[in-house]
Amino acid sequence: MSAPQWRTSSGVPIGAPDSPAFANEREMGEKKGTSLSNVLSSTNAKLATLSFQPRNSVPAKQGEVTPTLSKKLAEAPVFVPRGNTTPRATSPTKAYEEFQLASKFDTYDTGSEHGAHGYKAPGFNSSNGAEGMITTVRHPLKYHLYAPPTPHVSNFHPSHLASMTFFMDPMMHESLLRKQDALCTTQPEQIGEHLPEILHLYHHLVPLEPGANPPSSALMDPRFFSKGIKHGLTGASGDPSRIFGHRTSIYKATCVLDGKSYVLRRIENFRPANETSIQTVERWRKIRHPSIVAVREAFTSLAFGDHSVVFVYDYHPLATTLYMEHMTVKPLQPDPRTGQLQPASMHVPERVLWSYLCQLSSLLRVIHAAGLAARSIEPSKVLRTSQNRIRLSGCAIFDVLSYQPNSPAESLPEYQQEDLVMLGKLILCTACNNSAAAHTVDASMDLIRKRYSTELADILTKLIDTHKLDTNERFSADSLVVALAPHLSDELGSVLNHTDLQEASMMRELENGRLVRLLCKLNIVQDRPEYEGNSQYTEHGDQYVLKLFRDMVFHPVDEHGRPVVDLSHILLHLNKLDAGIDERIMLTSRDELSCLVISYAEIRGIVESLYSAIVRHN
Ligand SMILES: Nc1ncnc2c1ncn2[C@@H]1O[C@H](COP(=O)(O)OP(=O)(O)OP(=O)(O)O)[C@@H](O)[C@H]1O
Repeated sequence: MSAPQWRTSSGVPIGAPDSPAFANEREMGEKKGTSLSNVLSSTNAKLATLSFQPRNSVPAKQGEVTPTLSKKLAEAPVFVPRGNTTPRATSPTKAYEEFQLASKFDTYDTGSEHGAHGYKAPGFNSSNGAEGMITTVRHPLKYHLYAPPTPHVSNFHPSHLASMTFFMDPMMHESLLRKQDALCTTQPEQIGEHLPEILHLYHHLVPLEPGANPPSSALMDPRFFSKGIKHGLTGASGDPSRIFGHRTSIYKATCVLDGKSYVLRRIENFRPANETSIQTVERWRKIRHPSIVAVREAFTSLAFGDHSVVFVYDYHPLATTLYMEHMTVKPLQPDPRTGQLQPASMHVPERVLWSYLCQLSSLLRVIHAAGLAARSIEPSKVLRTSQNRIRLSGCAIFDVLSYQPNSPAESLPEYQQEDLVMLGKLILCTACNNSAAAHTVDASMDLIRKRYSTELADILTKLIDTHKLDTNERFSADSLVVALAPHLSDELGSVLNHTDLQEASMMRELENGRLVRLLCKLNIVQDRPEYEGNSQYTEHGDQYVLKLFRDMVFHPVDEHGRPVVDLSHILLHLNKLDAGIDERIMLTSRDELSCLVISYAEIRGIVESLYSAIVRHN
């Protein structure tokens, strides 16, 4: 038998007969008006309504309550396709599996009591064979229809899972948006601050710390942007840096070569004694580690009207510092449950301290192995770029500032040992929430012993009091990493968990991308200006089908005609359309006088054919 031509009323083929969308029909035998497309091809008359037999001869059961069915719709005739009374051949096991799958995922299943629209059609009776056939056919969900969370990230609390089902975690979403905003922020009109328009390869300089004007709020972590606080900086604006001893300024800028944002740290009024000192930065450029703010380059400049040295680092939007996070009093925070403002807790959990120690000690291991010393392990120079994620900034500056062409080889081990002492002091200050805690080590250690484990206190004592120990007893970066092995293993576990979560988030966003493409197509083919006022297109044929589908998906109303906004309803139908499954749905006109039964596969065929027709003519 020759295959029938599948065309819509507008004459556009809606899908090759051998396309997957029609595979199911072929399995079922002859196509005797079983699909809307078949009906449409036979006549140009008003859509499917002419090709379907009304079945309102079967009265609704007395007293049957249909919660979302309006009176008008209850009176509307129900149409079922002719000849579609043979159940799909399927093995009992398969049917059971399908049922399991469908009942697990498909909350809007057409076989559910209320059908595709959430109401039960008159005459519907799941036990009355052919009559209930349209609404009782259950379709297996195809693997690409949904992307449920992968099992290893499914063990979260139900309240977490609910919000994670469709989209990226809202907190992560907000944080990423803020970071994007910070990346795009450029300099507003500033009074009294004259920055060069272009500095070496960088343009659009934006100060990251208050100068003549406060930095833009988009560049600050919102927790620290509050009236009356000095944004968590260690010194007053204009004072020499406490760490580097020179006045410094810090800017975000865009590179002309790659368009990316970088941080420029300018050492004001400083002229390197030796031109070759700048070249020491080359050795830092080679250090690649997740816990360092990568050093890109350094150059001298007269663009600010003085002799300045500028160091270029990677920009981490909305980075805070350990000083800001743990050593300054933060503004009142809203309680996530009650929304009431309350003081933020300053206590740093021990797990976080071990994490900081692990991150920085593994960085020191790499830096020391490269024959360098960090020398900038200070609360204001350790950036916190996301939850408990820290990176050391300000590297390479001391190598230029205190460059000595013939520096004795023994000064490097000293500096490296000093790095470990500074690391111990950093953790001590963080645990005590006080940047001056390192000046009163004994009192601070007493506090640590009260609040934290003996193991942590012992390691900190060994790091800070290193000069009291014999050389062979002292920690080196390598031996410190060995001593931290159990905590590094914990750290590895949480990093792997975090990676799994990120991957799950990415998968959800992948799903969103798929639906965005489908929505684009739907919007391209619907309500085209060329069809405006032409009822042949808008009230009949393909466009009419899409119009009804759109109403069903986006404009559902309750029994009182009030709009119902249900995102999962929209996502469910769009996913089914995208997958082009054979499941049928009933579409109803707004006046509720006509309805038609059509499969997602057929609607998808219509969208595809209309879309390719437009693209062809383009
Ligand atoms: N690489 C970076 N990416 C993003 N923001 C950064 C980066 N480096 C520094 N910052 C931001 O710039 C702010 C100012 O840094 P800076 O090192 O000048 O701090 P400070 O407290 O003023 O230190 P100092 O006493 O040395 O001047 C920091 O609070 C931090 O939020």
